[in-house]
Amino acid sequence: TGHHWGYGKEDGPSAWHTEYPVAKGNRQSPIDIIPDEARRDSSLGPIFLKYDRCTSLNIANNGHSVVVEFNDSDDRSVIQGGPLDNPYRLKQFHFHWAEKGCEGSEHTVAGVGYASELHLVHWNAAKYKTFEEAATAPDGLAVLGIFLELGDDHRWLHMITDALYMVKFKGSSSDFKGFNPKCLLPSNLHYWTYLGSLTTPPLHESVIWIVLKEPIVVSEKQLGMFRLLQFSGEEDSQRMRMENNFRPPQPLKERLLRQFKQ
Ligand SMILES: CCc1cc2c(cc1OS(N)(=O)=O)CC[C@@H]1[C@@H]2CC[C@]2(C)[C@@H](O)CC[C@@H]12
Ligand SMILES: [Zn+2]
Repeated sequence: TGHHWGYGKEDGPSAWHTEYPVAKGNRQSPIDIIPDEARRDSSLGPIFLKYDRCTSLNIANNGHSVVVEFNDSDDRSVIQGGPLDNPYRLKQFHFHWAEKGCEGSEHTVAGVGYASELHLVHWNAAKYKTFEEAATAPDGLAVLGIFLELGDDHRWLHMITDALYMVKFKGSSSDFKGFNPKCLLPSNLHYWTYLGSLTTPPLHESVIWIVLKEPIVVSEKQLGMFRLLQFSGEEDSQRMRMENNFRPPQPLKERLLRQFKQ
């Protein structure tokens, strides 16, 4: 059922436009961020992440990435400030990565990619009734992008990598309680922001992107654990290692890229 898209030669990003024409739209993501072209804007303030009362629910393999979902039945965990007119509720987070030794982030900075990219996904519950509805609205979603660069072990990422064996195959999920993504944030929240889209089909142009300038550091060993995951289901005849699940940068077109702080 539905269209089958992926990250391979035949079904990958360069083919998505056939089923999803918006792939060639005017506010597609990711983009190549050119710091010198990012405009300062006095109306842009700091962002605030109010995650203290967040409630993680489960970790799952959706066949495209590994996703940790949160209870979004009230405003217990929100992002606010910055380019946002009201608080957006934390819904889930997931990652994008490559194969060993390659750059797997979606956004690039002056043409250079990072090893991986974490997306913390929030939705505008003040304006829309459901996440699905918000995902089709121009101001429906706010995704906080955080770059991962290779270095020492990240002291808290093991809480996620230790759970990956439970969601090896597409369609698997497992309880994942008590995880607060605050532990995955870098020391400062200076950011770039622009209007964009989902980076996977259906590529809805519904995302206010907030990309942090400072990466977090994880080890090659930790990142390698993500490659134990499979795109394929347990019953599928051929095994497909989950890697290179990133879309390359798309044209900026007429968009303005803004920044908060140096
Ligand atoms: C922003 C995070 C997000 C949300 C969604 C997708 C992909 C996403 O990752 S990303 N990399 O941040 O763009 C693809 C599937 C989409 C979903 C948003 C909600 C839907 C559009 C559902 O209504 C049906 C398919 C869903
Ligand atoms: Zn993503």
